[in-house]
Amino acid sequence: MGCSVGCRTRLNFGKALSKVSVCFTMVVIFTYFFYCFTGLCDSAPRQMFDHHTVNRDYDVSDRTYDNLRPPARLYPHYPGAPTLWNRTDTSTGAALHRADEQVATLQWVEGGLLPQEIPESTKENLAVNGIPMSNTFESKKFPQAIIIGVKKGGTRALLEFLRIHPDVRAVGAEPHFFDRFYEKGLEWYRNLMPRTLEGQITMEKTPSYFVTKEAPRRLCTMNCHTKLIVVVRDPVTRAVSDYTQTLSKQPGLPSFQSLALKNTSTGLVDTSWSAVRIGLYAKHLENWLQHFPLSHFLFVSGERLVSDPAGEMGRVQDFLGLKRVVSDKHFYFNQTKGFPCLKKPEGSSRPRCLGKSKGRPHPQISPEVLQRLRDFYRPFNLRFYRMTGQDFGWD
Ligand SMILES: Nc1ncnc2c1ncn2[C@@H]1O[C@H](COP(=O)(O)OS(=O)(=O)O)[C@@H](OP(=O)(O)O)[C@H]1O
Repeated sequence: MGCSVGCRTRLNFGKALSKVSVCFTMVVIFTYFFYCFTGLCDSAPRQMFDHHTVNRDYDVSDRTYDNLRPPARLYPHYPGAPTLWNRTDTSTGAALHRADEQVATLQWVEGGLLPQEIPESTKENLAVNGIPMSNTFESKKFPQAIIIGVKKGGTRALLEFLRIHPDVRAVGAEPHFFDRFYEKGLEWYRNLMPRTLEGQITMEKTPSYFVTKEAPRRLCTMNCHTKLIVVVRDPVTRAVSDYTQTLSKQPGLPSFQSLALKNTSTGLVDTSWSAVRIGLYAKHLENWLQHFPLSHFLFVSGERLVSDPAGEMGRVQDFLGLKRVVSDKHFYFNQTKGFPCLKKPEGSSRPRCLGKSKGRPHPQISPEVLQRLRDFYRPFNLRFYRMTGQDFGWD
């Protein structure tokens, strides 16, 4: 009653103020949710070792990497195969699985699409129930298992075979973090990783880690419990394979013989040549064993990965604590390629053999030079067999 003009003005002003503050609060809340739903919250700084954070970048194959081979997501359909999807959120898992397949279709061919070239429409399809993937239960974690070597051992084949497994997610390109880009920091490294659901294993492969002096100490600094996989191959064929790769990039390269031997008459092997040095597996392993116990390693035979991929994959899955999902039903021997390839999963027309740079024909090397190298490697091989408790049968 008797409220004066001044009093009414104050009342109106008070009401307007409360409306403004309600509006302001709404705007703040709306902005927050908008940011989160578009994944922008992820750019907020977070703890280095937080294994449960999310990031909006999809699978990374940065152009700065040496190996620009894009990741191939090869998920065949396993009728009724129990996977982690069942253990978490089935609908989310299935949708992510489908999204991965779409990206796979785009990324499979060597030198094909890079992540930044994925069409927007496909990126949108990565959303689950209308919510972008970054808002699901996925997060980027440090790898729990790494294929650390060896160069030309068959590391790409192993990684691609492992990626069939629904509980494995791997970065496609080689990150080279523990040898070349260590100064970029652990957070940079973690950001390269694909998102994983709880229980999925994050993996990467960089074969040069095995021969990098500082790699074991650095890797242990990240996580001393990391599982380490080394694909080893007869060091003589490995050296020829290494040479073949360099030759393909530098056609004027001197002959294998002139690089492998210091002097043709003495037949002394040139250990300063990296193609030779990488094959001294026992020496490199010694360095790793100063930081990791032998039980953390799995040595995969590069030869058996070709002759019996399913058998070797069984060992790998056991070592990683995975259900044996990848089996002989996933492989066939491609006569033209001369290597095992992956069977075409339903609904995909993509070939499943590795690219042209894998399984290249080797140049002819004189049998005397090969024998000289065989003799040279023998004691190192024997020492390696003793250290690992495995005879790889290279002699
Ligand atoms: N399934 C299948 N398909 C094609 N190639 C296969 C396969 N399994 C193993 N390999 C062998 O892998 C060798 C290349 O090894 P990497 O992948 O470790 O090479 S790299 O270090 O990443 O460059 C490659 O060496 P080269 O034969 O000398 O090209 C192959 O022998």
